Amino acid sequence: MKLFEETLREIYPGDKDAEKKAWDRLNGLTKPIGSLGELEDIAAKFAGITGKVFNEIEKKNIVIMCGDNGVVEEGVSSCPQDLTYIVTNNFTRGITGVNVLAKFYKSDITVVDVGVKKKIDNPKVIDKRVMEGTNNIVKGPAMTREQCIEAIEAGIDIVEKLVKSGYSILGTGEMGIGNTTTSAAIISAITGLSVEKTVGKGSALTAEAFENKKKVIQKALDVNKPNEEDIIDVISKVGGLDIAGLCGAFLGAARYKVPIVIDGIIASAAALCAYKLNKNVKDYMFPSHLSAEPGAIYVMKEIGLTPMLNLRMRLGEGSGCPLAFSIIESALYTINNMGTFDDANIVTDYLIDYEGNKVIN
Ligand SMILES: O=C(O)c1ccc[n+]([C@@H]2O[C@H](COP(=O)([O-])O)[C@@H](O)[C@H]2O)c1
Ligand SMILES: Cc1cc2nc[nH]c2cc1C
Repeated sequence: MKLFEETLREIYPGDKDAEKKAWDRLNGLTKPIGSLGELEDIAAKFAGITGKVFNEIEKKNIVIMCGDNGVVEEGVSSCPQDLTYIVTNNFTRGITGVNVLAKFYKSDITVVDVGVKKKIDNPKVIDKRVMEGTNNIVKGPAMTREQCIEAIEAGIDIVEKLVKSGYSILGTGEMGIGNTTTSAAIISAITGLSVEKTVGKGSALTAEAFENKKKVIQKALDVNKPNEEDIIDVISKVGGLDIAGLCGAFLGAARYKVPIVIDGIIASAAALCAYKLNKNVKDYMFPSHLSAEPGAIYVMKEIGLTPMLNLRMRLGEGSGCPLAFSIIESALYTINNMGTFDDANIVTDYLIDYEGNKVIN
């Protein structure tokens, strides 16, 4: 509880002065104003996080929170529950989707057991087990408030250790059969949107099973009545340990001023929870791609973020993070290495931005 409360108190907005200096540099580079689009926004936002105009990424790490969800007994997933255990172990064998993308873009991964039902006996998986999978949310709360905070603190603790060992950007991923159900429940609970709008087919479902999934989520909301003003109430009643752990990772990244990338729908639901706990967290978040799950777009709107990519991806695991890292690194390399108008001997008294306003360099 102490770490959670202390972290919430120590999250500040990004450095607006450094961000402004980054925009001054971007506007002085040899190109039409704003012509590098989102790459410019990314470089400026990054400067706001570190407080420096010139940035390089030293080491990258994707934190993968793994946990089971009791609600799978309601038939909300086409996958068997023990896939959570199997895939969690497979992250340490280098054969999963996120492993291969992370290897290609030279990122490390951190695998965390925050509550996989069957105990994982693997030294490469960090043991932060809060419980043996959550309780079934149609029958009552997934976990207690204390268990929820324990999982959040696990996320904060892991981020603190990664920052201290020199990682300069983090990503978020997860593994947990049934977690597209808990994600939709959380998004509906917080935004007030109907389940019909936020629910998706997750790993894939038959038409019949999809109808059942909608009813299950609605029932979980009716039974638990989560209070949208109290995010710990929402996560502990209709969420999951993976979402709580990732929520902690977002809070930790903001506290330690490290950029953090949002992956798919589950990480998006966790990002929404962190944002509602402290709005400044937004200044440290970079959404990678727009998950194919329908709830994702509403989360992005609610936080006010624009994903870099739309590749119809819906794997989870943190698989979108390496792609985002490569775009962020491209943005930083550009602001660091392009020549200025002065370098290029170009007179700038005619420069206007896309809205038609004069820009003075
Ligand atoms: O992140 C996403 O956008 C995403 C969308 C669909 C499925 N997943 C992954 O698939 C699992 C959840 O699917 P389900 O159908 O069991 O809810 C879980 O392990 C996630 O990593 C992830
Ligand atoms: C193999 C497999 C890997 C996954 N990773 C995330 N969700 C998954 C679902 C399946 C089926």
